[in-house]
Amino acid sequence: MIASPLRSTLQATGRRALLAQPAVPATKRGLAMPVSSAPTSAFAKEKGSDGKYTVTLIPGDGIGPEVSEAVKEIYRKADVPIKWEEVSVTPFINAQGKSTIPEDAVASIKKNTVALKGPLATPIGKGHVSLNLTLRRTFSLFANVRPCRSIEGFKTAYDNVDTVLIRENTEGEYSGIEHEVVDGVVQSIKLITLEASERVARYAFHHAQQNGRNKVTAVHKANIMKMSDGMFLHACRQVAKEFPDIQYDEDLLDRACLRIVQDPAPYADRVMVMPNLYGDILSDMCAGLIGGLGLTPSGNIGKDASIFEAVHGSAPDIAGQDKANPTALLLSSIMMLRHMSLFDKADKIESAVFKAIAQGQRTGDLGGKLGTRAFTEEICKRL
Ligand SMILES: NC(=O)C1=CN([C@@H]2O[C@H](COP(=O)(O)OP(=O)(O)OC[C@H]3O[C@@H](n4cnc5c(N)ncnc54)[C@H](O)[C@@H]3O)[C@@H](O)[C@H]2O)C=CC1
Ligand SMILES: O=C(O)CCC(=O)C(=O)O
Ligand SMILES: [Mg+2]
Repeated sequence: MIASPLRSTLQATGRRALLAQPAVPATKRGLAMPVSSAPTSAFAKEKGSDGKYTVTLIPGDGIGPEVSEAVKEIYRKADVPIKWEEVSVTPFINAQGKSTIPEDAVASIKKNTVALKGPLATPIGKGHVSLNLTLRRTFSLFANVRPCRSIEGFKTAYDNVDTVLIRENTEGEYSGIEHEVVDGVVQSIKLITLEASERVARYAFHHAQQNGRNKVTAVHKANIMKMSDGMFLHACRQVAKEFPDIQYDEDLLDRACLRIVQDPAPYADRVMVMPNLYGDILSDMCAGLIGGLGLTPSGNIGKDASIFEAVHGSAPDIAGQDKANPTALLLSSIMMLRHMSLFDKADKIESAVFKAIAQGQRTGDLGGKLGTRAFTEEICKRL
């Protein structure tokens, strides 16, 4: 039962007519599965007079420029019809004294509606707010899709990981509302709205439907956060009624972590949907099961724009040393290609990168000897 102050709001909203969603054909391909799942707008841009689509590229910080360069080289070799529009999101202080992202970066993403982004570093404690979160909020990228699948030919403790996690991407613990109540007492507000919860839940059900997964599991801590996670669950339960062909269940976050590391196999049939922080943590955990952050892609999906990026950060410990694994950003770009319906190019590049890894061509994070550039060449040879 939802706590009483919220009950009337929920009852009122529960009666609201649910938006009809367009039907999108089912497709299931590779690790970096398609993400053009209703209720987002499909990619609708035309090619330019040069026969190419323009895509915004944010190279990012730390290893970002190295892995972005790898993607650009592979795209050149694979003759992908994309022209990159490179922008920087280095923050500046606006007239209101707030640090913000430059106008031309915002305008470029707005115009192109699709972007590939390298990692952006966020100072710890003090300093500017996360530019990653700023971009997600600026473009209302409400669903962060994070698939994670065992890589054929690369042995880890598990060979059957196939999880898809969808993280609410605009609010929750990452609302950024913090203040000092009195000296020595600070408060950080976890904001959950019914609207954002319904929106991400509906996206998760559509995603399951379109990708041959027959279940949606809501991951939560509503035993502790009875009102906030309670509302998230309420939204998921309401949306579940719109999808009678998809099973729905719920799991506590801590129990889900335990179960996934004990045996990931049962999670291959479903999509997990959850509030922001849980998705952040669980996606790094899942990456650990398949060989690390060098391998896991993601897509930040909105109605009017989508930004694709790796799950990993700027990796300052290896930045500028030709050690980064470009696979995660490359797979994110493959999610992007599928979002743009460039399926043949996506399949070709995906097959080349998996072939290279299976044939023992690996960067240091996977126990190999290759640097970023040499590994990129191995992928290019297999295109
Ligand atoms: N979406 C984004 O842009 C994200 C940004 N960050 C930011 O990145 C910065 C660094 O964060 P960390 O906690 O150190 O996490 P991280 O993901 O950058 O690195 C964690 C560990 O994984 C390794 N690693 C990550 N990506 C790799 C790759 N492609 N190839 C080989 N090894 C790789 C790193 O070397 C490091 O040992 C922070 O400022 C953080 O806020 C963190 C996560 C996501
Ligand atoms: O914005 C950041 O610096 C960290 C974000 C993050 O960890 C993520 O999106 O997975
Ligand atoms: Mg993270």
